[in-house]
Amino acid sequence: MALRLRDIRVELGGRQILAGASVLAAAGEVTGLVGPNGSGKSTLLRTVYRHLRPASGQVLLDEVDVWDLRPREAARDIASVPQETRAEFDITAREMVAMGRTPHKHPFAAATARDAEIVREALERVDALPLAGRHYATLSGGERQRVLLARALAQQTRVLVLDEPTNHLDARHQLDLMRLVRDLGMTTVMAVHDLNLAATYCDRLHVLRAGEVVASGPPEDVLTPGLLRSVFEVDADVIPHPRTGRPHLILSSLSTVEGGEPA
Ligand SMILES: Nc1ncnc2c1ncn2[C@@H]1O[C@H](COP(=O)(O)OP(=O)(O)OP(=O)(O)O)[C@@H](O)[C@H]1O
Repeated sequence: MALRLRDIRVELGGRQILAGASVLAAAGEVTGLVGPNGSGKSTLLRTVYRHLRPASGQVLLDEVDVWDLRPREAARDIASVPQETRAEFDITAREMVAMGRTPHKHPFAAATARDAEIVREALERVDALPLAGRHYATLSGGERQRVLLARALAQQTRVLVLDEPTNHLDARHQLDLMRLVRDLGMTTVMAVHDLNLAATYCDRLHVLRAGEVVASGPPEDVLTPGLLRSVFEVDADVIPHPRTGRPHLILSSLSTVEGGEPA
């Protein structure tokens, strides 16, 4: 199931935030959105998981606009892990993950043994089974992030939307999450700040700057020193990663004097 964002425009607070952004997330691939702070990555993702209706443009799942679906239908196709992990309810991690089953059940229907098994498996996949009985509100930022990913997995959709899924995670869990997402084989679109994680785990990248997509393609084609300088305002040495062969970036501030120490 491919996800195609076509010419998405969004205005917020009287300001144009997205100026006609188009992105293709191919079926079964991991598509990364990268770009500086405020470039519109989260806003674009919010139009996909139906938190924000675009002023114009389409969010197409195999040519069906997600904004034409009923909420339940959309939730059977698209699962999301938003950036905001505020705990509003006094529920356990297991109950939070079980919410992922809602679109598959009749309203007020009790959870089945199969639901419980799906929830358990989802918690296990993100290394959060020991947290199952804990109150969600008492979890650390990284623990919450993993539980929210488990909720998305329990939803059993074909499309996964992740907004900076690694930002609270320690080094091991960052790598575990990216590998898990890659190995799921789902159509995935994610905002990601860490360009080395993006380069290693994403099949394709779209670079946003000031609400526009300014480059798209495989990481090795997109993450060039010239683009990193013009969009991210950093100097970059791009070398093949000694283990994976994927591009690996060594970043320096633009003020670095050649051959000298960073200023
Ligand atoms: N409700 C709102 N009203 C006005 N402006 C908004 C609103 N929500 C977001 N913005 C603005 O839209 C722009 C894009 O925000 P967005 O969160 O999409 O960027 P981002 O690329 O995800 O940034 P970051 O990397 O910092 O997470 C920012 O300038 C932000 O201040």
